[in-house]
Amino acid sequence: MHSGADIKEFGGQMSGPPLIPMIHAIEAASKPVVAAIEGIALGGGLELALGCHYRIAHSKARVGLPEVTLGLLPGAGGSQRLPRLIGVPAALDLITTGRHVTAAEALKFGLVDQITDHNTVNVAVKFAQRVADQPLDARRISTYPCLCPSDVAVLFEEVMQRVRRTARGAIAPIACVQAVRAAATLPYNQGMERERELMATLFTSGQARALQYFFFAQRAVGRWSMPSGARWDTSKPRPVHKAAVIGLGTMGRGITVALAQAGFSVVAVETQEKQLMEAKQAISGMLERGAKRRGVAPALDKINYGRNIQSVADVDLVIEAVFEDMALKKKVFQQLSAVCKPSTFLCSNTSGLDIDQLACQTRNPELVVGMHFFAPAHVMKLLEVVYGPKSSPLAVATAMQLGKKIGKVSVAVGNCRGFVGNRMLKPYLEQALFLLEEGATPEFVDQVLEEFGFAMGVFRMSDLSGLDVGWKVRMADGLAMPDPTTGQPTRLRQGRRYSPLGDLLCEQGRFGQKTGRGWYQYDKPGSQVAKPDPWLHSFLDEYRARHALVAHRIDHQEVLERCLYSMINEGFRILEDGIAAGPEDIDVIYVFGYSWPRHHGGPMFYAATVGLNKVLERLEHYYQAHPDVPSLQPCHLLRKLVASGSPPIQKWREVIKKVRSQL
Ligand SMILES: CCC[C@H](O)CC(=O)SCCNC(=O)CCNC(=O)[C@H](O)C(C)(C)COP(=O)([O-])OP(=O)([O-])OC[C@H]1O[C@@H](n2cnc3c(N)ncnc32)[C@H](O)[C@@H]1OP(=O)([O-])[O-]
Repeated sequence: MHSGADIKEFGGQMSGPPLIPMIHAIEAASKPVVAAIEGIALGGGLELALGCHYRIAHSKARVGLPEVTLGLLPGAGGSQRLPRLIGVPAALDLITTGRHVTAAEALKFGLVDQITDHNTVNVAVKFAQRVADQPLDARRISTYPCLCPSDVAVLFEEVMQRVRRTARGAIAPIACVQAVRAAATLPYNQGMERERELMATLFTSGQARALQYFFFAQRAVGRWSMPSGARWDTSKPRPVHKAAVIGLGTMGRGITVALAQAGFSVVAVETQEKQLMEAKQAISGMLERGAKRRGVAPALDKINYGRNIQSVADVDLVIEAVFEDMALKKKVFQQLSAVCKPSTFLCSNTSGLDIDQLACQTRNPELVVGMHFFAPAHVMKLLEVVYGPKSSPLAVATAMQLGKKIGKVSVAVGNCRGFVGNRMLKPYLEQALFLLEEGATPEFVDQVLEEFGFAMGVFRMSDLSGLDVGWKVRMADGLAMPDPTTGQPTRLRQGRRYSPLGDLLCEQGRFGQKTGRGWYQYDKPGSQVAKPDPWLHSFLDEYRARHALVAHRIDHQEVLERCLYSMINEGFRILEDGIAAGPEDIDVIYVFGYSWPRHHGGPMFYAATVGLNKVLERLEHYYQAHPDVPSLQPCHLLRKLVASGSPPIQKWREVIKKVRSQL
């Protein structure tokens, strides 16, 4: 088993003998060297194997060159040998995606010479004895010509365009293509020199730092803790065999699919007959498509459908996914508490409502937690596990383990409005609206955010998820109402600036993609191609005129700083409040749930990269300009961190602890 270089060493001094001369020495050896690949050979591990004359892999082994996911390229000859061994197109695929491949796939590519179900080392030794007398000249990969389709230039041009589109500003995938192009067009020694130059640039880049931080952050969130002191290593989960999902709208369907695909028996309940029939059909379709992709049988028989909540009596865990309405959810929790066995965990998929209020409806509030999935729930990797003041460590541990079993990256967070993800989204969305009021267009704001690396800008994202969702919440909160004295939309709520722009669009029936109109226009309802809408531009002009707002030129920097720094400021408040245990939790939530570009590490890591003093100074500047926007007021923890000399992100927890102990 070889998982490549020690990623922790990348920031400092690398230990051990240099890899490249060692690989060259192995390749140049006059005796045959056979690599026996048990378990995994990734990164430098596979590069070492590529220096050998033969490769034997166990059938359960996995191999790959995942350096790109760490902001690097295979810098020990991998970018030069792999294309020579398996051809340029296959090598480009493996090196630019970093994906791990099974032994069977590796054999198909010609990456390994043989696979075995037996002891790999024994098989490799026998293999070596068999080939001991054979000449080695034809086994040294660095001497191979690079197999390439005839029109290399066209191939690389196409690949480069595709990679640039999907990289969203990440530099490593581009450098990977350049390194493979060197293999295809230059002699081996010159190709190695190019690999070295490209690696040198990547190695010291901020993106590599961010991606390597994120590698460990993803793993750190599994080691959760609660302010009570409960922790992952002292809290045992209870096994879950049978689960139930209540409410088969979009979220409930996705959750049912995720559970069934992971092998859980699921009772899926929907009280409306028509909805139930539609959901059954949709769920079966999703399962069939997923199974076809993975080449397995669809898990249709794992699900029992029903209209009656009584049918969940014997399940171990329920996930409620009814409409986002507190009164309705409370009723469901009362029913569940009466129907289920006393040990059943009762979870809610609410995206921001108070978990404690739901827990209070039940006999065993300690068994209630939030399980906040992200749409589409069978695809999106993120799960926020939300503990309320009464949730037991047992319930948190069980929900976290269930999340892991269904392939989610689960993050334990505290209970507050919007939890972590949606709470931080609020100031971000708010700033985007204020920017429109002050003169920006949705196209410009989105362009800046997409250039930063988000998959979608804030307005395209709102159009996709539906403007009516937030509108209903604001109506329930008494926000989306005109001034009762004038009947006009007001721009202040309880002394704070408020933008009614989203409400005004909803009043016009502009709910986004589904209605064919939102912040953009679409050819027809449901279409995904967003086009600038002249109606919206004149609507914004009229709105500004009505409210005596003078449009000014808003530049790239202002969009980025106001949207991102207000979100980051909320992140610091979340840390101060103890809602997230550390910055890694926030960053993992943002990368997996909100398409934050991974090569910027997550919002909190990004703040550290920009410099906390700069973030503080810019927030102070914007708050001075907009004193009626409290989300721009720098929070105490940010000030404290700056006053403590802006320690590296790994040290923030100590400062957070101090700040919290003083509260
Ligand atoms: C000149 C150089 C050229 C070369 O091209 C550069 C490279 O090789 S670049 C390298 C290319 N290689 C890669 O990118 C491989 C990255 N690694 C992986 O993909 C997965 O960890 C692996 C598949 C190996 C195991 O998955 P799994 O079974 O689900 O287990 P898990 O993931 O939970 O890990 C268990 C523990 O091991 C830790 N750890 C693991 N690997 C490394 C490492 N390389 N380093 C340090 N630590 C590492 C991990 O943090 C965790 O620690 P903790 O304290 O328990 O949280």
